[in-house]
Amino acid sequence: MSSPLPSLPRASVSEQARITATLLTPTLVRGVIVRRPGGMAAVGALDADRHAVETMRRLRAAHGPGPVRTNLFGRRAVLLLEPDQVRRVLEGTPEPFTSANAEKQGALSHFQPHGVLISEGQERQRRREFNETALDTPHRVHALADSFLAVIREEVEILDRALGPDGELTWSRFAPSFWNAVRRIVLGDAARDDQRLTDLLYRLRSDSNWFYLRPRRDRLRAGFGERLRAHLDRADPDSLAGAFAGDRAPGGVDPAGQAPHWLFAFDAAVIAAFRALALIASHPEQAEVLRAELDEHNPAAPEGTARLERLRATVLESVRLWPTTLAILRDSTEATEWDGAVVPAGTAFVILSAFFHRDPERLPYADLFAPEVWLDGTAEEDGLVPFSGGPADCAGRNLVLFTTTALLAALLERRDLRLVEPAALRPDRPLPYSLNHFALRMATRPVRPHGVPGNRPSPPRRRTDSVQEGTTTMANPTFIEVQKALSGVDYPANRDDLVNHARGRGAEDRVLEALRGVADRSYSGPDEVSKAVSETTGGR
Ligand code: HEM
Repeated sequence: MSSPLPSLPRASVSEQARITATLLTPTLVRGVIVRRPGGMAAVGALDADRHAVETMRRLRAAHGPGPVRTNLFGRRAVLLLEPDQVRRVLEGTPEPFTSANAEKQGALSHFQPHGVLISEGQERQRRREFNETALDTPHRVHALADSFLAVIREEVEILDRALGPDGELTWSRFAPSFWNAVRRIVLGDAARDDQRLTDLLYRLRSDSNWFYLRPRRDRLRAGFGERLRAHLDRADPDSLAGAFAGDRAPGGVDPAGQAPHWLFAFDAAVIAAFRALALIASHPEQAEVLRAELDEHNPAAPEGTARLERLRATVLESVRLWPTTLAILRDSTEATEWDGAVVPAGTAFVILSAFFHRDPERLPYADLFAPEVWLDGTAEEDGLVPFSGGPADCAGRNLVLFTTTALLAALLERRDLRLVEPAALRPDRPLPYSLNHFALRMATRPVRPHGVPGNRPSPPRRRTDSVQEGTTTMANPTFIEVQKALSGVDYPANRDDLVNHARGRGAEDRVLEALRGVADRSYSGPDEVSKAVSETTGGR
């Protein structure tokens, strides 16, 4: 008679209770998909992720480094304890470890039932391909980076003006400003003020926090879909939406099925960027190094932004220290073997990001702000996975890092920052495991007095001023229109070069008119031209 197959060590009743109290409950309290301010405050006050990491360390001490069997919302699950196990599961996606895990399907089907993350088989492959093309996944500089950068710098300029001489930067000031940029990047300029679209998505996403427990709200979803479709149909060529207008989508994938994920996922980018800013604002020495990097490269150009390695690493540190994806989940599609033990198909595999990023037994830098680990190969060696890994890793990683780096650069060029809240975030103390982004407060002041031009003044943008005044009619070309018309100019360029280039790109008459109005001299870059255009057309 053959002996039964060995199974993985199993969490005891008391360990299971601790897993529920320190891993599952805080995750539900703060919100799996939409972070709740009250939940974040509670989790932050209790430094809940510290307890989660502690639970994982205890499991390892009790059962050794092999995976441990547990229970996730009433079904069989395995907690991974070693980076090699994480690599195996992520590299083994989608077979035998599918990313279309049951809990994720329950959560995401509320607002992105066709999202790649919960797709399977051929459909997953086509949708992944579509995402990779639209998001320009392999490249640090997206094909539309010129436009994205201009949008970001413009929105930062507006934020800077709104802050005034000594304004305090809070979540309620920072997030709407970044969201204006996000809607323009994803859907085009005309979506900038469509706050309602983001609100509808927010309501659908809030339902996701309840998985299958809350019924799908079809009318709400239809309303969101209609609004989204209108933006996608306009297909602004300088936005992600424009990349696949009409029948240009590869493999017949409907962009309306994928764009909700982009909007949803930018939420994490906004949070990550604000926390990165808090790191900078609380670490003056590191801030100095970052400022030196800004002086060395030109953040007003996409290639310059891409060279801001340390600032990029600061965003990576933000998502290492405080992962926005709390757990990466996979379900096994077949029985898998782990050190001689067999785990049946249909088991959930859980990668608790905070544990792998903040394990003090493995990582000497666990509780420090250590951007260098992203620059010298350490992060890769140590198996840090804020953007997941393997064939279903984050398809927007490069785009996120570009946009957040650009945003931070533009802010640092304009503002000195000092963290006011929370006081616990400081270089001489271990960093907290949980950071409530809603409660961050930073004192700011202009790097130079208002009105005094810096080395790389961001060009003003008249259209946004008129949008703020409640009208969308404009006599003068927008900053984006000018940038678009001048994309690809060889600098230095004089006035005739500029006009001819813009005409060659099919620029509208008012753009040509504006360019004809600038002084006839040699221009060294697009910012200088935009500034000249703005001066001649009376822009502020
Ligand atoms: C700080 C910001 C972000 C972080 C930390 C992040 C992280 C992640 C992680 C961990 C996953 C894997 C999730 C899983 O396997 O369960 C993922 C998937 C994905 N992300 Fe992001 N993400 C961010 C922003 C974005 C943005 C802005 C976009 C698009 C504009 C994007 C596009 C995607 C896509 C398309 C997938 C699905 C990949 C697949 O299933 O093949 N992400 N992201």
